[in-house]
Amino acid sequence: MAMAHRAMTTGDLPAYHSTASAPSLRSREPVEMLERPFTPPDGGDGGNVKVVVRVRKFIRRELEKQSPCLIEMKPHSNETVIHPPPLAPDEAKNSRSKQYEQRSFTFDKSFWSHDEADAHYAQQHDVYASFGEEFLDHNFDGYHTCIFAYGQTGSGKSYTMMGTPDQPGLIPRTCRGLFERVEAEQNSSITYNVHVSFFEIYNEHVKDLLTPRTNPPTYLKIREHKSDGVYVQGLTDEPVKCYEDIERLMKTGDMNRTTASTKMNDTSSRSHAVFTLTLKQIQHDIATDSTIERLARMRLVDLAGSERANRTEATGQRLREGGNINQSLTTLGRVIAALADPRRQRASRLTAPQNQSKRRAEVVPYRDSVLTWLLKDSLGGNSKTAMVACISPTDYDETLSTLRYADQAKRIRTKAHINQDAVSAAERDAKILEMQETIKLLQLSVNNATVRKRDEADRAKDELEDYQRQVGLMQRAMEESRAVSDVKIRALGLEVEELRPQNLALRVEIEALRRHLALAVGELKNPIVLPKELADEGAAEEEDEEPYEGSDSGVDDLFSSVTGESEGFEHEVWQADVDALMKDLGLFKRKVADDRERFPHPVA
Ligand SMILES: Nc1ncnc2c1ncn2[C@@H]1O[C@H](COP(=O)(O)OP(=O)(O)OP(=O)(O)O)[C@@H](O)[C@H]1O
Repeated sequence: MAMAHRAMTTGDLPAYHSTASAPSLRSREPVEMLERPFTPPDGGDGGNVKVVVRVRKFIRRELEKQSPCLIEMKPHSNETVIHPPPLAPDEAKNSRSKQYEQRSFTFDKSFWSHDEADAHYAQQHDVYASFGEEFLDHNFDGYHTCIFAYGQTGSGKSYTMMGTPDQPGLIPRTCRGLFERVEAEQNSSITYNVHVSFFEIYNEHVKDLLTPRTNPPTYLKIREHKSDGVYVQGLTDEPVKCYEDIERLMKTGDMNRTTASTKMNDTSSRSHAVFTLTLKQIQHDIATDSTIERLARMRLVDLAGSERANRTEATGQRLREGGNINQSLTTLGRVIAALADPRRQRASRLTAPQNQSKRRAEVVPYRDSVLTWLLKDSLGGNSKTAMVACISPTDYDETLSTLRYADQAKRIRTKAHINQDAVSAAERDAKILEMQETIKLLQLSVNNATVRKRDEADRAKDELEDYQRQVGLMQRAMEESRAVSDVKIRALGLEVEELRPQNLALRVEIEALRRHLALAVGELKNPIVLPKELADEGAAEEEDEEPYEGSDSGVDDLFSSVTGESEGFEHEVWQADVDALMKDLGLFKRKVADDRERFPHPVA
């Protein structure tokens, strides 16, 4: 699967790798951030696979046959009980006929979606509210997650995962929830990049569900990169900006999904569908011009029906498909069994080289099927994972088999990590430069390859694909860089908005000072001349008063200059005062003009 990856070794910059799956994506150190701070990464969250079970209502076939409901769920203890089916009269008489027994299992949650009239009936939103929301929280915290639906054909997997237009399932609800959160954070310093991919595994082949079908079909290769992990080469990874974008892609993917009719379910899906959302959060810190990046991948998987091929009465091509589908499911079963094995879990706790030989004996057969190889990380690695076991209310054997499968999956422990990196602006630029260099080299090599001999054609093709992938990665890195610049612009805009009221207050103050100054200058230029009698009165009063020792001769001079009484009218002093005031006024004017330029008034 194509995802944003990084491998950087630039001069004296610290060398580190960032991949969607490698624990090295964890931040080198926790960084204090603005606004809503990202919590510092932990040392890895070892948790068990969450397992929930959901029983659906009767479908037409079961109603027609008047099949009884064999399932009972105890809402308070989350217990699911399967009862033996009533025996037909001839079976009851035959002592050698198959014996059924009542079995009870406890899961993280048991969803009773059988009888709408029941008080404990679980609607689509109850399923999402119970753990879909929690998984979205994990994604925003930087964890990869995976939810997969397992069960026989017609048990309600697609209904639970995709749902219907009226009753949307986990996938549309998760997508909507994601964008609701992103939109609520629009003005923050965080940039969100969301990408969607949708592929199916059909007959052990991978097909892109977001590209038009071709004849013959185009199958994509699976490759493993030492730092990027397992990915589907050339898979469309479409950027999306809103829920409606995803809705469009879901429709395209659903239309392209391979469906074929079997006896058990007319619209039975014979393929495993993997819907992946990649959420990248980039938080920019203006003060240090650095970013913290978090990457979370959400895998939402609708598996093909788990029933045995003979039950479907499939023949020929269908049987072969069934075998291949079962190859993936059988391998999934073996992988789950290996991961859930307590001996393996003990071995993984031992230290090397003590555990090497034991480990070798406990190899998990991920590579034995396309499904398990691609879901390797989701099943036993860096992911928080949930399994929804969908069951029919009537089919004892298949339902018991699903419940056993689910019971085993409960014991799997994964090691989820927060996928977070701190990147400075210089590192970001260096990364883009390094990518440009790699692309140049690859371009050269691809050009040379075209003139090489035919036997090298395969290598040339690989190089070309590598080149295309690198170009894609660089385009994404540049998009992210642009997004960070947008955040910077947004933050500066916010700062300008914050300063605007201060600017306004300052201008009012300057205006008041300017008026005050104009009055003072006007007074000095046109002094008030008192009539002679009044001036004499004033002089007499002054004589009667006690002499004031500290009297300021400057003030006296100014008074006498204003009244025009003094004979020694000192023109120079007056002129100097006016000059100083005019200079101040000039300074104020310049400051006002400068502030206007820096904080332009908003255009109405
Ligand atoms: N919880 C539910 N409430 C109401 N109807 C349901 C529920 N679960 C399943 N159904 C109905 O049961 C039928 C079979 O369900 P669905 O197609 O989801 O099964 P499936 O397991 O995905 O089958 P397949 O393996 O063929 O993909 C559908 O008509 C669906 O609408």
